Amino acid sequence: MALSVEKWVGFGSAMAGFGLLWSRMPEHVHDEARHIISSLVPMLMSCFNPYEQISISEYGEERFRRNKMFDAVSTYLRSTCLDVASNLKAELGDKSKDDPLISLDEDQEVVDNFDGARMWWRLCPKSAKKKGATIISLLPGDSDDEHPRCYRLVFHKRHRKLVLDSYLPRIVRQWCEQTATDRQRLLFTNHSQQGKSHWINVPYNPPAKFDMLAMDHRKKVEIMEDLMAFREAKAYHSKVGKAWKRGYLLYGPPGTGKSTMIGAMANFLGYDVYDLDLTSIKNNAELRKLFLDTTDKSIIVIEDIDAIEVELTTKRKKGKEAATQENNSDNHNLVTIELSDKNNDHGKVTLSGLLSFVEGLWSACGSERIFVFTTNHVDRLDPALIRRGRMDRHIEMSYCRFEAFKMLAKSYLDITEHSLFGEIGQLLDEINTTLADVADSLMPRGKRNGEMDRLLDEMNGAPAADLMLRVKRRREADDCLAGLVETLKTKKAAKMKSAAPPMDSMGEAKEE
Ligand SMILES: Nc1ncnc2c1ncn2[C@@H]1O[C@H](COP(=O)(O)OP(=O)(O)OP(=O)(O)O)[C@@H](O)[C@H]1O
Repeated sequence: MALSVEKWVGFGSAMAGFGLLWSRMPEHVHDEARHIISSLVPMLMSCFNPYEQISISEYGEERFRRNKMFDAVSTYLRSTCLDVASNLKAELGDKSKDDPLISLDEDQEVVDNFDGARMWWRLCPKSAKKKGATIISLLPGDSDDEHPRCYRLVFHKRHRKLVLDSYLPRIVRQWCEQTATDRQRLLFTNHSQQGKSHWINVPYNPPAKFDMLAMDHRKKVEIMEDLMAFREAKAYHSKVGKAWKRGYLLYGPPGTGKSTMIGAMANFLGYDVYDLDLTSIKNNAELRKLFLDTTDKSIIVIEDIDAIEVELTTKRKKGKEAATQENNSDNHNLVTIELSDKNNDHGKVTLSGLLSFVEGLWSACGSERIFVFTTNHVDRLDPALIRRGRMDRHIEMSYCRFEAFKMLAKSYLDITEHSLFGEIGQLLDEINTTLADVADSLMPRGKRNGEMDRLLDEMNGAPAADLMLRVKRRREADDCLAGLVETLKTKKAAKMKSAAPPMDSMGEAKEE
């Protein structure tokens, strides 16, 4: 079948040459006949050649620029057609620790079936463009005397619409999804240099995942569903005319997992994270520039939002005082302050400057962005900041209770039950302890395990080593949990002491 396709393509080309010949016939041939024949040739050609072909070159029109469609096809064929190919080649990927990258070798033809249509693919090697002096090239794709490699797709012409409307777009879509998953995520932070702010980035691989996040299970599932719905909601946002963005407010005491949650969100969505440090930004204009420099599919984090709140509150207070002196109405005063904030590009960053990106005119620049604001003091925030529409979800990160503790015990110590669990559960109900503190207590410190470690090394995988390892883990769990109980009891005693009424010199409780 492969040969016959090639023959058809060759035959079509011969017919095209023939047509060209006829069109250049000498003048003495009757004009009318020439006209009829030359119009017949293309018709005949298309009757005889029922196949069409598309070439996808490795480099685009612009020299040096790689054609991403070529990469998309390579990825697609690698995932669908390798099993049926006999000529393959292996390379080492960019990350040399990866397995070898297997792909089709040049001139290997493969057949793909799509929606009942057969597609013939072949990777055509570089081919000479013209003969003459050899041009030495140092850059890939930089050669005037060669056509770059290309994929050639041959299909029956009745499938043309299917190929253009469904088959090729699907290949591109799959490639985009794949590259989004494989891509190294980045953590950006703003940096000020010679009075100008810009983003700098580092590779970002947060260890946190939702399944290891210790929090109420129902709440966790709700957040994951919300994120998933957001990611899929492009069409919805354009239908209702809303900017494709979402605001989250994470609040709770220090060490309750707000940063951990942001890492889990980034992992879950595969987004980059922009950690915005407001203290190093001079004014709203600079803030605007930084926002415009963020990319789509990103999480923009503004930590400790209460700090900027304090600034605004002070401004408002001053404004109110001035207004009282001038006997102005409160409402009028507030409007004036809002406006002056909005227009204040020369002074400091203002809350209204910030909000214009979350909700105002500028929020429409860019899409698929999640804003995460965090605070340890939700009660200090201006209700205007956290009203719905600005912050779509408010998530409370609370102290560690028994359910969250069990999750931590599972991930840190790999245990689901222990004789101390009951006591720990009771103590956690009575005392507010952060997850960070509990997590810290559950880190094995290997107090009693020195000798066991040595023995395990010596056993070097012998059958009894397995048993020894389990004993070692059990001991670690015992130590950690006993340590946690001790810490919680100390905290409880301190709490009771501070709550008890002061004593007089006789040890009796003093009357207030
Ligand atoms: N929900 C959680 N699940 C698992 N581990 C947690 C959780 N919360 C906190 N931890 C542990 O506590 C450490 C500190 O938590 P994290 O930095 O996320 O708290 P935070 O609320 O952001 O604190 P801060 O307000 O001080 O920035 C984490 O590195 C992690 O080990």
